[in-house]
Amino acid sequence: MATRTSPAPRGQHQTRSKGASAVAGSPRSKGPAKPPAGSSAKGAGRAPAKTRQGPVTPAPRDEDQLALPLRAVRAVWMGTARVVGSGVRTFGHDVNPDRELRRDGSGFFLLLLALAVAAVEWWALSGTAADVVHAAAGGTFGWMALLVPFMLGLGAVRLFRYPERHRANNRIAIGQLVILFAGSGIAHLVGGRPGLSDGLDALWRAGGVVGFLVAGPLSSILTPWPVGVLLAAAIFLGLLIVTATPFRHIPARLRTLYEHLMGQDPDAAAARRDDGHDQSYLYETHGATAKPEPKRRKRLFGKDKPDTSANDHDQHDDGYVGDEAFERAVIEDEERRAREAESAVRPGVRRPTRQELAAEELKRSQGIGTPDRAPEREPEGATEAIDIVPAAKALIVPSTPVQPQVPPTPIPQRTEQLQLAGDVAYTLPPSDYLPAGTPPKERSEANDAVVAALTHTMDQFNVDAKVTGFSRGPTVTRYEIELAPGTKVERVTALSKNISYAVASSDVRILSPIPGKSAIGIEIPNTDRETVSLGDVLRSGNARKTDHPMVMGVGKDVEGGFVVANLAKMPHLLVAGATGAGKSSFVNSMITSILMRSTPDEVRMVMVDPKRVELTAYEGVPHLITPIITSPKKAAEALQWVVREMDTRYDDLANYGYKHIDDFNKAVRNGKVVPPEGSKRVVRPYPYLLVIVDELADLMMVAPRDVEDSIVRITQLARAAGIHLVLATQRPSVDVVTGLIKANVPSRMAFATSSVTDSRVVLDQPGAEKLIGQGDALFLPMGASKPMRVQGAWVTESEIHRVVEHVKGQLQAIYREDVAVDAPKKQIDDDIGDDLEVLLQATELVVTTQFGSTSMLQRKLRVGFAKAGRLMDLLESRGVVGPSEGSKARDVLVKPDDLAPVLAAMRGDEPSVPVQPQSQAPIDLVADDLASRAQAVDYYDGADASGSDDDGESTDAWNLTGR
Ligand SMILES: Nc1ncnc2c1ncn2[C@@H]1O[C@H](COP(=O)(O)OP(=O)(O)OP(=O)(O)O)[C@@H](O)[C@H]1O
Repeated sequence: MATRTSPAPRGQHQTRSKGASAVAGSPRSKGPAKPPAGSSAKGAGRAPAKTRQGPVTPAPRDEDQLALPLRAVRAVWMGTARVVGSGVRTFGHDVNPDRELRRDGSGFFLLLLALAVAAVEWWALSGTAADVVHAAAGGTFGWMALLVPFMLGLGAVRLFRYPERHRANNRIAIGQLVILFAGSGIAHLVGGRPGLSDGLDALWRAGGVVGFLVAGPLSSILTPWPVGVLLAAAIFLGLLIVTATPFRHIPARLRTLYEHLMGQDPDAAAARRDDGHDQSYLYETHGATAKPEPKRRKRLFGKDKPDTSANDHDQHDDGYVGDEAFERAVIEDEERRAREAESAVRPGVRRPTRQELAAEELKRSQGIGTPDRAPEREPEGATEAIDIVPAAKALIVPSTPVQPQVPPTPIPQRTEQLQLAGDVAYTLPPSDYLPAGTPPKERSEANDAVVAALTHTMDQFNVDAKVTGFSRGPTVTRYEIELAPGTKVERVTALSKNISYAVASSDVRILSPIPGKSAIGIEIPNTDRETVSLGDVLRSGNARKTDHPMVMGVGKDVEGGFVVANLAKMPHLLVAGATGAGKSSFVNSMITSILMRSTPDEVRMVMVDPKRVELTAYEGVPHLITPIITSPKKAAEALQWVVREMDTRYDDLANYGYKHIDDFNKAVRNGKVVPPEGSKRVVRPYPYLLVIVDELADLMMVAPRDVEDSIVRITQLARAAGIHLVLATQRPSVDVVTGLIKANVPSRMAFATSSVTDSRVVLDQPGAEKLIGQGDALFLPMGASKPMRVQGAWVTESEIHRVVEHVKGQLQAIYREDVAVDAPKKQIDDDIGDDLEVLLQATELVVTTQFGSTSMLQRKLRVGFAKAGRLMDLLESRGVVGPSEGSKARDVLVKPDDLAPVLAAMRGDEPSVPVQPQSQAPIDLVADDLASRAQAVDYYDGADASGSDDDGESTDAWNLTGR
């Protein structure tokens, strides 16, 4: 059978800085000795057997310095105590506490004391020594001294059997003292209330000195009866403390006791109770790891739902039912899931059934105490299962204290006097539309179990390293491992599979080192994940620091810190991850953040949603400049419109001499931007333009070249123009996220990917394939060298619905019609069909040679007679050659200098009929260009300007109408 080695010694020195002195002198039965004084602090804390830094001289132990007789006495005492202790441990259920934790010496002392008091008080032993004992016990407690041997005996048994259960032992001791004191008080009342002047004998026959002190003052204020009742109540309280029985569980306890006394099968009885009654009392005293079950409340249609506040905000009074965070396809019994989650971190340790717990509880109530379950036979192998060791629990502390949840103080309401809408007062949605989430946990039992598992795994493989702390985030906890001098980092990283095995999770991620720390980080998913509410993120200090309209709530990092990001600084973002990983939820959080923080004249949006369902909730918000685009073809055109819009903005920046749209807007507000003399244009600040594409792959399938061209152009230049792109895709392959797109989209948000290749495409490094989905992400903002792990903020559909209703209730969206239709279309004439390429070659051939012969086309282009004849007809219809003149070659009507526009016309780049003489094209183009740019600029002009503007039509299109 594999022996369980305790990680306690390691745990004891894991936080030397905090508790070294408390454990430094503790006797250790294993290992040779401590390293010599003067060895490094780190080395001093290692388990000596594992240290490979040359021989160490054993340091003298405290007991070694005692005189020989004392050492002999001590040895005899401890030897006897161990023998007695072993005997006591074999009674009932065999228990085997760790040797380092045993307190046999103290237990033996209590046992001898109990025997001495019993000998005097029960068996009336006489003699000088007996008189001393009687004076001490009887004098103190009166005839309640008869109980003292019981109590001391119980204390001794617990010290022998369960020395590590400090809390339970202390509780029982306190309960016993309450009983003893109150009992002495009653004995004092019953014994005639003697005073000190009545002598010790009288006190002995009543409640002793303690009884006198407890009941004396009370009975001088009250009559004896009420005092008696009070003291009886105190005794009852003491009993509850000893048996760890909360008031509400008294009936159940009494029933259990009754069933036991009646000889009923406790397991069957427990099973009966299991059918319908609250079982939480079973967990109450079952070690520190067990928790009472969450209370359940009955819901309509007989469904139970855990009463957690996390779910409360999913359903609002508005009756709009939203979806839930961490939804699972598998509907499981909540309780079973919780049990499994707990046992998941203790592989190999079977969780007790309810019946076993009930039986154990019963035995505990008998005063035997809780027997440790006999350890399951564990497989002899490299990685064993282990139990949580209290020492490890107590000493490893979270290295980053959890950020206190921001109290839901509302963000001061911002009211805007919209310039675009005349005198409409626009208010941002109140912050309580996004309710607070569940309070974050700093540590949980699951964390302690993982610490013990990590410690044990490193022990097993003789890796001289220790867990020095951990930071608990909402999804994962990062455990920090420090190495002893001379230990290679690779020794820990090579253990990744064993660590996965020990903590029963395949999603273990190792960071070596943790950025900014000389420590290795091991990120292990929490079995008890927490949802990060967008409301909490937007109310956090980081979000309040700035009122920039493009700031969005990203989520929480591994240390539990809120992460907010400014989309304008990114300046473009690629969001990628496998299906169901949380991209759409992230995009929803992003859009909701913008709606919560910015007015339509600060931020405008173009939303592309080829999946048709993800963004429909936002249809009609006044921040949109075009209806949500669902057709990939139109989306490609919209991107081209964005390019034109960008050019327009650049023209304004260039004309007025500003480098960034923010500077330009500031100047406009300060009245420093004056339109040229004679222009009726009213210059307005440009809003930021946020273009969100929810599935890039769909666009890339329809028009890869055009989409890539537009994206590259926008991403290269749009930063200064206040235009920002967010591209989401579930197919982060190189044909969707091309090298060119990647090079120009500097910020990345990678949700769980299905392969390491995908992770490399998104982040240029592995890591995303280890994420655990449902909002778990690696965020790599522009300029960062290492990605930051975050749990994305979560916003429910119901919350989105409220925010959108608020926004739409104030302003109507007025869409621009040219966004998705105005792009120049390449029109290839029907009669050319698939022959465009060969027709272009034929034109080039005929015009450059100035020889319009069908047989030449046959020869040079290697086509048949019929095809060459068709090509010649096409050339004639486009005015390149004249009509047929029998067997003679045709006249060529286009000079070689005019070839380019003719080819362009055939390609559909220019209007084909009539063919513009090359020299006139630029003039017309310039005129068109200016007209279209003026339109785009005036789009932002106010309603008041519409009547007087040259381009009244376009101004109206941009107008926002208040409701
Ligand atoms: N930040 C989050 N917090 C909690 N749960 C989340 C979070 N993000 C996603 N989830 C859970 O994961 C589910 C799937 O998320 P989501 O729809 O955003 O994935 P997706 O990557 O957009 O998938 P697809 O590409 O198929 O649309 C959600 O319904 C929700 O239950």
